Amino acid sequence: MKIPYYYCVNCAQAEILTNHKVYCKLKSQVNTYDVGINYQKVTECPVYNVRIKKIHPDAQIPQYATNGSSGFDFYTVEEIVIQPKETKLIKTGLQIALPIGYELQIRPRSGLSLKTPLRVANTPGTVDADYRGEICILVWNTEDKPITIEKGTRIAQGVICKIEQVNFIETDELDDTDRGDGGFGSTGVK
Ligand SMILES: O=c1ccn([C@H]2C[C@H](O)[C@@H](COP(=O)(O)OP(=O)(O)OP(=O)(O)O)O2)c(=O)[nH]1
Repeated sequence: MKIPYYYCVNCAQAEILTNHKVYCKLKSQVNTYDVGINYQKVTECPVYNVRIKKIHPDAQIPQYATNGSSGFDFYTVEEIVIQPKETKLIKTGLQIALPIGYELQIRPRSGLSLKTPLRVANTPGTVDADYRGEICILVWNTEDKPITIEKGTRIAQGVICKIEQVNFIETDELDDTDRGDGGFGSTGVK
């Protein structure tokens, strides 16, 4: 059976009012909702508020471009020159306080990787929940000439992910598996 799902057109927040209206908790505004036969009804806000701080006047607070976006873009706050083959730490002008149990992954934007010789050097970069320094992007110029990156360039994207910490128990024996120590192409390369 298909159940109607009422969703905020901006951000999937859902507190249903009347007359096809929904209160968006994230943006504190009333929006109109669509009804789709494939959607499930939700009554709770599935999105957490996360504190983020600008430490540069031109820093930009990240935004999800669409309801279904996994990531949000980070912008450069100044013009940067990266020398040939150099890896440079690029500032975003932002600090974040993630809830424990989450991490921020820094990932490349596919367009930048396809159309420029710039690469995120440590993909995915890890921003720990307890990190309070500036979020920075490690960018590698793979080319033999310097590259100038304009201020306001969308240099990488961030994805917030749930993580687990585990309790490591030291042992002399591990359980057997079919794979055993096979890896690195042990099942073939095609
Ligand atoms: O792309 C990145 C990667 C890391 N960081 C910040 C946030 C992260 O929490 C901290 C430490 O990163 P990581 O654990 O990857 O670095 P490390 O080399 O292990 O350093 P540390 O000894 O400080 O943990 O640096 C960024 O801003 N951008």
